[in-house]
Amino acid sequence: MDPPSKSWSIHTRADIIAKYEVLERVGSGAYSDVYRARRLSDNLIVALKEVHDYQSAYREIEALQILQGSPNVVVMHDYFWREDEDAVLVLEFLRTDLTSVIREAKKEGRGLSVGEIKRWMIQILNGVDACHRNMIVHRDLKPGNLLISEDGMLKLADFGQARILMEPGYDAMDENPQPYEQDTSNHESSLQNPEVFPQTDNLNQEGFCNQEQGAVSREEFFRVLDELKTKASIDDMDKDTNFQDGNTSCLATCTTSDMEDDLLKGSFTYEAEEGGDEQGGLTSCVGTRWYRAPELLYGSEDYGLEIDLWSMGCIFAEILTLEPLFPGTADIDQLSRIIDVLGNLNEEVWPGCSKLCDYRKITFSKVENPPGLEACLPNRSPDEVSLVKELVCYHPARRARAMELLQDKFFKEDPLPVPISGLRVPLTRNEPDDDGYDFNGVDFDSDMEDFSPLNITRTSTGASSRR
Ligand SMILES: Nc1ncnc2c1ncn2[C@@H]1O[C@H](COP(=O)(O)OP(=O)(O)OP(=O)(O)O)[C@@H](O)[C@H]1O
Repeated sequence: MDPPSKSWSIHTRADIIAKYEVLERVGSGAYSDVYRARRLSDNLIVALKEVHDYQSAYREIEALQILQGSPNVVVMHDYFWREDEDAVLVLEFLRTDLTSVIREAKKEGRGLSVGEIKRWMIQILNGVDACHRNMIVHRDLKPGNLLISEDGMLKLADFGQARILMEPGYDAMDENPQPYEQDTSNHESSLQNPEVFPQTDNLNQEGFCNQEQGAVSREEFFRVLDELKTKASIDDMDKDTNFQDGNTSCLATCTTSDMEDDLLKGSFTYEAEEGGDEQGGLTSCVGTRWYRAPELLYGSEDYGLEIDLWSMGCIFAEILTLEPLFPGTADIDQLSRIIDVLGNLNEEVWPGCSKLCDYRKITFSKVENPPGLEACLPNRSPDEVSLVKELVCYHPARRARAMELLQDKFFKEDPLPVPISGLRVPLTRNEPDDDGYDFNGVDFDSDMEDFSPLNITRTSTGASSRR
């Protein structure tokens, strides 16, 4: 962590400094800098997340407003957002994350007990269930975005890529409402979907409103956001990035790095921006490669909540083995690893898959007798393997929903989940440099000049391609 510095951009924000003492910078992501800070009024330690990208800020605030009250989603105490400045979200401060839990267990060579594993899984399922009940697709689930408090509460965080999916006629509240869901009955109308919006009265939304007037209405919130959105320049949306590893979020703006890394280069769909309106098409360039569902890897722009279920399955496998399930080094390698284990993706296993944008552009050699997920989960019980299988399967509609898995007998049988207080929580968050993962296991010929359809064959040292 950096020592306190007065040169951080957050120090130029008089409105923030008047209310918070910035203590240290604790992280930075593709779009943000995050600081630990003390709220002057009551000494509460918070995280100030300064988001440098308009759309990411919009999405995160929108999703977190809806999800406030869910115990397994990070709390947003407040936010600041003026037209000419980056948004700053005031979040509960969470000391560590699931990546650190996994790495520490691995480093100490002790693994996680089944009771611990079940408790971590239940908390993840609860968080994802809260999102999906509200038709929010997170789109970047990975261990590093599952933050953990010092007392073991796991919270979904980083909603910068989240989208609210609107399905006409879907009533998210109809199905087993949970106690934490907000009462929306007092709201007569909403700009988008009356069922899914929470009360916002308990949030003090600074920046859009005159402070003396109190919180803005939800309608006003979205009106001003829409105005800001219209003003956002193309330049802002087209920032170049240079991420190379599969553990890093793919950005909505990831036009460069993934394509350079990739055998097929231009044959995948990488959009700099997706339709602003909520009914618009979705970009396939979301999430973090290792956790990215096959439909995204094949360029789908018409996916659903199920992409989160795939990611969750990968995370569950990682909790069980302490190793990433499919640590692809590029998108083709990612697909290739999946196919090696699950077998070829074809109409038999997922009717309709051949309509995926890039399906016909990439042909993998036939994988005879794929070993299945059992091979990736050695020494794990049949129940544990079948739990992962319920999520990591090709056909999105066959992936079990979070609310279904919460009822799975696995969580009710011995050994029972440990109480949250029984979880071992690392004292700190591992820095990215501590990463013990091997990114060099797959060697690619990246010398592809044109993008005609490819036939990929996996070999013991990587992959070979043939036109
Ligand atoms: N509420 C929080 N409490 C403590 N630390 C946090 C909190 N939120 C974020 N962080 C830290 O800041 C880092 C960046 O935050 P976050 O992942 O939300 O930003 P991002 O720009 O959306 O990142 P990414 O590149 O992963 O999409 C995180 O890895 C984490 O270390």
